[in-house]
Amino acid sequence: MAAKIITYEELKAHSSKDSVYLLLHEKVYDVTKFIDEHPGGDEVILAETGRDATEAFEDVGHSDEARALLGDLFVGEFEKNSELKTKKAPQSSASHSATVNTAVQQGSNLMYFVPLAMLVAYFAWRFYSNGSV
Ligand code: HEM
Repeated sequence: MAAKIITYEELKAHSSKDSVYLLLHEKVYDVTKFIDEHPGGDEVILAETGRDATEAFEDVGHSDEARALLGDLFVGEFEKNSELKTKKAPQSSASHSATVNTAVQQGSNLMYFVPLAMLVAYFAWRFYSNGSV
């Protein structure tokens, strides 16, 4: 079954202690019941509502146990084209950076290839000029 799609409006609508949604890694979690049990307190979570909480969540370096809790809290996928841009770059700029990366990669290959080719050419020249003298 396809996951429910949560819009930015829906995410924002769940920003009070009565109902709290968190956006992490483009997925939305209902943390309403969990918030009182959170070892880091409720304030830090409430401060991350209505926005992408991924960075704050990752900065803490949450344990695997903490990540495992997310499974039960999952509500749905965050709408890709929603007003709020999540950390992950949108499709177009992702492929743009892939192109840039490839170009950089090719550039660094060239960096090795050119001096190597010159070295080979030098030795070839040495070899042939010695032979002819
Ligand atoms: C649904 C989302 C979250 C879950 C399931 C969760 C779960 C946990 C758990 C289990 C711990 C105990 C340490 C560990 O196992 O890593 C913890 C600690 C902590 N969490 Fe979260 N957390 C969530 C979101 C957040 C967010 C958005 C923040 C914002 C900054 C945050 C801040 C902290 C802090 C500061 C601690 C350290 C508390 C301490 O050791 O004094 N957490 N969290």
